[in-house]
Amino acid sequence: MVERRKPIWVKEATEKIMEWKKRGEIEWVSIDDCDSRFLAEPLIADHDVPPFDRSPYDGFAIRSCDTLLASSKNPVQFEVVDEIGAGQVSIKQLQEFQAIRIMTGAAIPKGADSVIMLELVKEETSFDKKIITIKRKVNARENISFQGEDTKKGEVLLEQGTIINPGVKALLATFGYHKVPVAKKPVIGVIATGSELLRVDEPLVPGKIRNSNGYMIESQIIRAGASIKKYENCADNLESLLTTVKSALKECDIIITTGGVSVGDFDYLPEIYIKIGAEVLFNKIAMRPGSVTTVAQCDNKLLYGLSGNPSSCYVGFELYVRPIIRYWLYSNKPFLRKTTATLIKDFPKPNPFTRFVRSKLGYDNGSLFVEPVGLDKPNVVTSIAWADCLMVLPGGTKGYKTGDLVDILLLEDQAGSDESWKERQKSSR
Ligand SMILES: Nc1nc2c(c(=O)[nH]1)N[C@H]1C(S)=C(S)[C@@H](COP(=O)(O)OP(=O)(O)OC[C@H]3O[C@@H](n4cnc5c(N)ncnc54)[C@H](O)[C@@H]3O)O[C@H]1N2
Ligand code: MOO
Ligand SMILES: [Mg+2]
Repeated sequence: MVERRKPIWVKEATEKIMEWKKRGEIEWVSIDDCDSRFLAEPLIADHDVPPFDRSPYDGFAIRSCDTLLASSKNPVQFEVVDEIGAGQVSIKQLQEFQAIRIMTGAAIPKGADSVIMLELVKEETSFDKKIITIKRKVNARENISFQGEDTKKGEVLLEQGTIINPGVKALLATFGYHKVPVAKKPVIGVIATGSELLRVDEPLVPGKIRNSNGYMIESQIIRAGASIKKYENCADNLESLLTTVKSALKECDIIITTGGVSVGDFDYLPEIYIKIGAEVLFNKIAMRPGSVTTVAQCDNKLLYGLSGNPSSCYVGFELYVRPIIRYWLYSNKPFLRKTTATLIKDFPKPNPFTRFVRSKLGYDNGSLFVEPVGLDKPNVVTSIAWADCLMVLPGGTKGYKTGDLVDILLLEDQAGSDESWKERQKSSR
C-alpha cells in the first residue's frame, strides 16, 4: 500500500526547519579574501570619518572674517605663508590676512575656517612674497569636509550577516580591518541520486539524462554563501546510497540529496532516514513545485531530500535551505526578499496548492511587472535559467488574471527578508 503523505503549510514547513537554525563559527580572513563573505560581527565606527577637518578642493585655507569686505571693487590681498598637500599637516597658525595653499584631502590648518578654490583667486609674487587676491566674501565653514560628517565614532554602520560587497570592503579598510571577522561557511554535501543519471561528460544514451540538479544545487549553495562537498552520483541502490549518506553525515554540516524521495519503487530516501535513525520533520508540503520536499534531522544535522524534478528541487532549496544557510552566516534576514508586482499574463491553471512560479520581473515607469517564464511544470529545467523571481500564487483559486497584484520572491537579491512567505488564513491545501 502506497504511503499517503499529509501536506503541511509552507508556513509550518518554514517554522519547522527554522527550529534547527544555528549560527556558524567566526573566522578571521584577510581583507583580500573577504569578498562575498558575511560579516560575523556588526561594523562599528571606531573613529570619526573623516578623522580631521579637511579640504574638499585644491585652494587656499583662509580666515573668512578677512574677506568680509572683499568684492570686485574691493579686492583683498593675503600673504601665502605655507603650502600643504594631502597627507601633510601645517604647523602654522593663520594670522590676519594670511592664507595657506592647500590641496584636496589635506588637513585644515589652525586658524583657518574656510577654503577658496584655486580658480577664484589671483596669484602673484611681490618682493619674494606670494600674494593672492580675493574678490568675494567667503563664508565661515565654506568648503570644508568636517571631521565626522561622514560618520561619527560609535555609529553602527553594518549589521552582522551583511554580505561583503565593494562598499562594505571600503568601510572595512577605512576602519583598519586587515583581518575581517566572517562567518565560517557551512559545508553542504550534495548527493544526486538516480540510476538514470549520467555524468556531465557522458554522451546521452536511451533512458538516461545528465545530472543537472547536482550542479544547480551547488550553484545555489554558492549563491547563498555556503561551501559544497560533492559526492559521486548515486544509483538507486539502497546499500550504496546508505553508505554515501552516512559518510556525508560525518563530513558535512548539512546534507542535500536530490531525487528518490517520493513514493516510487526505487525512491530509497524514506528508507534511508529510517535506517540512520533520522527524525523526519515533514515529507509533503502544500506547494507546487516541490511538494515532496522532505527534511529530516539526524544528530542535529539537517538532511534535505529535495525532489528529483529540477524545478521542484530548485524551489525547495530557495525556500528551505537558503534561510538556514543565511542564518548560519549571521543574517537576521535569511529569507528571500518579498515584494509585489502586477501580473502581465493570465495564469489560468486552477491552484489547489500554492504555486511558486518561475518568473521574470519587468520595471517600467516606476512600476513592477511580473510574468511566468517557460513551461510551468516541476520537471522543467529551462525556466530556471530564465527566472529572476518566484511568483507566489496562493492555492485555492481557479487561476490568476492579467492585472492581479501578486507576491514575488526575489532570487538574485542579497538584502533578504526577516519574514518568510506564508499563507494568509484563507488559502487552502
Ligand atoms: N505516485 C506518485 N508519484 C509521484 C508523486 C506522488 O506523490 N505520487 N510525486 C510526484 C512529484 S510531485 C514529484 S516532484 C516527483 C519527485 O520524485 P523524486 O524526488 O522521487 O525524484 P525521482 O523520482 O528520482 O526523479 C524525478 C524526476 O527527476 C529527474 N531527476 C532526478 N534527479 C535528477 C538530476 N540530478 N538531474 C536532473 N533530473 C533529475 C528524474 O529523472 C525524474 O524524471 O515524483 C512524482 N511522482
Ligand atoms: O514535488 Mo512535485 O514538484 O510538486 O511535482
Ligand atoms: Mg521518485
